[in-house]
Amino acid sequence: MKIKFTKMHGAGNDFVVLDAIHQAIEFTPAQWQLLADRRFGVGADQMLVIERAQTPGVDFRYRIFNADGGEVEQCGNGARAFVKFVIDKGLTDKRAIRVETMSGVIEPAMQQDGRITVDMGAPILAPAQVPFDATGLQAVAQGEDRLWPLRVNGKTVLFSALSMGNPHAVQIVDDADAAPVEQDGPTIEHHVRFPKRVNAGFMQVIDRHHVKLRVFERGAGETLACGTGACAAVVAGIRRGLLDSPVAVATRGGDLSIAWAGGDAHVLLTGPAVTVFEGEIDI
Ligand SMILES: N[C@H](CCC[C@H](N)C(=O)O)C(=O)O
Repeated sequence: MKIKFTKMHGAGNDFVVLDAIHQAIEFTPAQWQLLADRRFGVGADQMLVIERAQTPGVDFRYRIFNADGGEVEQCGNGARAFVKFVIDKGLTDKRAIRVETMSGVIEPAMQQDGRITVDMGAPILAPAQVPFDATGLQAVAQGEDRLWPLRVNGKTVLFSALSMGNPHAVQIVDDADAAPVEQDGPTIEHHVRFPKRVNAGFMQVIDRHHVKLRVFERGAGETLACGTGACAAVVAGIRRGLLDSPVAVATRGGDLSIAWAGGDAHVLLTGPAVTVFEGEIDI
């Protein structure tokens, strides 16, 4: 079946974007994996599927599939690509767009300078809702946060565990560039205490308003940027008493900005979205 796609990225986190309003999109996990394959397919970290919303007062629905073919709840960089896509394709004349995802409705908005700010909702901090199994673990308090000691490849690492609709495990490292992302990322992703697996963040604090972040993503491996990962890392850093909002997050693929007022305030993610090329593929 021939389908049209748009290749996009948000700070280097790259996507195959599919308009499911004007074409039928229902693929098996194997077909999603093929689309994501950087040699046999188009190549992407995630695939984004754009549909009309089912819910009154909401403009669109967007579904997210990781490179491993699994459907997931949320994607921060993807939300920015979504906004640029629907505006550029003339699917809406709005600039602030309510869109439903598996984890609820978020509201991205195109700014005058072309950057896009996404209201990502409030962070989810209760371990059981991440989900994270804290049974029998003794948390280490740091500021408002509770750090969980987990064994990773022969060492004990202290993690913040939280959700932005999708699960994140955030650790502080002295040097993000030297962090054991490739060695420890897969072990953390599949850690038994994260029943839905987890995105593994490695955050270096530069100062109270700047961090460097690398993320080994669930279902995709290390990406050049992770929007929800940046949100989770900044929330963890603020709760630990290490950061003050807003925070500039330097990722390998570009810069993101995160603002969060604490408590049950919503997390605001701001960053770029770029269209790289349009294409068609027989799949
Ligand atoms: N790998 C993530 C989904 C994509 C998130 C990331 N690309 C972002 O920008 O938030 C997960 O399995 O939860």
